[in-house]
Amino acid sequence: MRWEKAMLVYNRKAGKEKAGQLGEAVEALAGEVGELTLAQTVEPGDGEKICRERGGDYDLLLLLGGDGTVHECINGAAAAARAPEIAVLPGGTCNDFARTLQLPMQVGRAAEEVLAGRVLDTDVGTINGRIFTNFVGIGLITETSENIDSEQKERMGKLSYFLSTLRTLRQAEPFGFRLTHDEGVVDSEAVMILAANGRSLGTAKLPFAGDGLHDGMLDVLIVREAGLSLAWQVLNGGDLTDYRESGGVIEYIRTSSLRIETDEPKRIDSDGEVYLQTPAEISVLPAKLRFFYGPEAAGLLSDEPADSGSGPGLFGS
Ligand SMILES: Nc1ncnc2c1ncn2[C@@H]1O[C@H](COP(=O)(O)OP(=O)(O)OP(=O)(O)O)[C@@H](O)[C@H]1O
Repeated sequence: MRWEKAMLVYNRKAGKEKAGQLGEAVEALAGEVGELTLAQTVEPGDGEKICRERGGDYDLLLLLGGDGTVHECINGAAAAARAPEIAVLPGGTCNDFARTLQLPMQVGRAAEEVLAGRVLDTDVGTINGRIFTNFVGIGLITETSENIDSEQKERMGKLSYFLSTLRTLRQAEPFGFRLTHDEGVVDSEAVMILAANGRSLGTAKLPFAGDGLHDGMLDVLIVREAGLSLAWQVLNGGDLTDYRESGGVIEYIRTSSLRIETDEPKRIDSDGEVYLQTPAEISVLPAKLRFFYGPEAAGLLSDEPADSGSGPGLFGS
């Protein structure tokens, strides 16, 4: 028996209706878990409460849901006296953090990866005392998350994220900000600021080097113009090389912490959940929580130091 006690927290409302996910997860894990507790979230906030109050009682915590569920649950689990090992089972719509962990997108297969035991100390971010796994942002990204039409999301899944983005693009107003990072200060206007720990946004791969989860750093994009094709490319993980040279339309900063002040308080998007506002104090908590990874992450387990940004991504060289 690999784990004495495990708890599987699941959000039935996450993602599109996919019958059998819970059964797949239990089936895959039952043989290796002595006592498996199932805890269902009944309303927003439950995942955090369950994980805060009981997470420390388990060796293994399984989170079945999307990025919002993961966001809630890790905020609870990180506060537990002894944080358990955490497995994300992608039952949401975008599942961006599960993508960063390079997990298969089927719940049963992701659960099987837990048995492979690729568990690693992993960076998370902190913003105004809350934890995020994948990203925080202000401006366009917040409007994108808030404009998602839930019916459309239900029907179309990941595509809805981008359709929603296109709708908000036409309304993006620049805001004034001051951003203080490890090596300086930027005083300017932008339509979006994004600080990423993970590597996926709205299912698209972000154009940064490395896996982002073992470098103690955040990758920050300041986007100054909301040209349709430009923002599309940013959010779609496209090739930004041209824009890198384009007179500062997009500025890229790598930093371990940052402070963002804005002219007016701006709402903040944390892992797709919008409930904080600026000013924002943001930093990395290196190797804070232990997460399970997919097969592609095998290289990270070797004796070689983890990739700290020198990989093939656009901004790596
Ligand atoms: N029982 C519940 N009823 C309604 N909402 C819930 C319930 N449990 C959790 N929630 C809320 O559901 C929201 C959406 O969940 P989640 O983000 O996991 O799924 P998703 O939006 O489909 O996936 P993703 O964020 O990966 O696109 C979260 O904000 C969470 O607080």
